[in-house]
Amino acid sequence: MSELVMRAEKLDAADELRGKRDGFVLDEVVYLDGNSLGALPAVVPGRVEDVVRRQWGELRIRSWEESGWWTAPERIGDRIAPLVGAAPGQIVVGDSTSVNVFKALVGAVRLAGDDRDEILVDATTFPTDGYIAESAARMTGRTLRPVTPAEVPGALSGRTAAVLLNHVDYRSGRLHDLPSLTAAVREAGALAVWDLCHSAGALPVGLDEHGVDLAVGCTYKYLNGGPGSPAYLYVRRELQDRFDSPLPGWNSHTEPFGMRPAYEPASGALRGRVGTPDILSMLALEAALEVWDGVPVEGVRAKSLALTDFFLDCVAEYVPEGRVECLTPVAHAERGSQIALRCDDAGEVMKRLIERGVVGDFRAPDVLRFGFTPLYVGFADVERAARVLAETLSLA
Ligand SMILES: Cc1ncc(COP(=O)(O)O)c(C=O)c1O
Ligand SMILES: Nc1c(O)cccc1C(=O)C[C@H](N)C(=O)O
Repeated sequence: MSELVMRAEKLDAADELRGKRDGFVLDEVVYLDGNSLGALPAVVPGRVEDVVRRQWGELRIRSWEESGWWTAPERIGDRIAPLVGAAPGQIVVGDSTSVNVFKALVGAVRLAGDDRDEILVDATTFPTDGYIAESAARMTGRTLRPVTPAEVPGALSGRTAAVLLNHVDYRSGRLHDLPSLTAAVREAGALAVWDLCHSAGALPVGLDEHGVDLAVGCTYKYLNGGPGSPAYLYVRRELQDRFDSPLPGWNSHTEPFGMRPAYEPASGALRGRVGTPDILSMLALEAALEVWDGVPVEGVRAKSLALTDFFLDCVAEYVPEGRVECLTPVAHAERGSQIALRCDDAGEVMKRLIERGVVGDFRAPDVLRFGFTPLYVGFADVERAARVLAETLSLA
């Protein structure tokens, strides 16, 4: 038995999260794509069946009250809150990440005031954030300035209204310094808006602790909510009374069933709601979040780093030098829960890896991405993935 196989056995035996894998529907495939679509938690199908057959099929309209449908966005927001370091009452679930980026960014610009005419956006961002920032800037009459996260402190000025940043870069897996960037943005009198898609559920975020103003994130990656599950919006408590949503739907009216022509916003986090919540997806997400019962995010982070460290060791041992280039920082403080490897024929390599039961993904033009979800990925999986990668590369 090779030294790495023995190490994997030892690490798996000592892994306190090991039993969590049984809470998911998985097969013999090594699933390293939970940073795109999390695996299915075993409780979800039964819950969805109940929501459809009993809550919808039998209770019908009564379920808005009796099954807690109406209050689901804020209730599930409070379930996500501890995972991102937020006290209750600051997160609502609903709509897509893209829509919430729009609400958060336009809301931030409005909070910043009329004398601030510039929006900074992460130049390396996942495209949707960039597109929406461009539209938000056009609609609010601000100038959009794309800068890398490292350039943000130097780019801030009295003109800056808001800064839209990613906690973890979707392509490289680089973890940005949320505490110090948020502090710099706030010091400049601007508002910090963070996209947590690639960090929530993988590492501690500390929204309240670090004074983040607004944040958004999806729930289908490390939170395992399912394809297209609703996203969330965090608005820091002290800003909520002044938060002026650009999408003021009837669900965030102070008296939704008053059916009044004039909009009067509700107080609190539910000011971020818009229209009728997507109940089926939302309640699937609520069930999926049960896998987090009793799981501290700090423990998840420790395992995530151990998994990615071990993967890097296995790649260094198995893959011929120079065949791949690691784009993910080695320093723990700069690493999310994925490893991105650059290689020339990445698209073809990923296709072959998937055929051989190791599922990661390919991001154009030349990146192999491997996401490590600590709740269901083990160290033996990691060793196998690196070994199959090396074999695939030597055949390519
Ligand atoms: C950083 C980031 N933001 C946003 C999105 C997507 O937004 P949406 O959920 O609206 O598709 C993704 C991935 O899909 C992402 O990686
Ligand atoms: N949201 C996705 C989808 O609807 C289809 C396929 C992939 C996705 C993703 O989540 C992509 C992902 N944000 C990424 O980091 O590339």
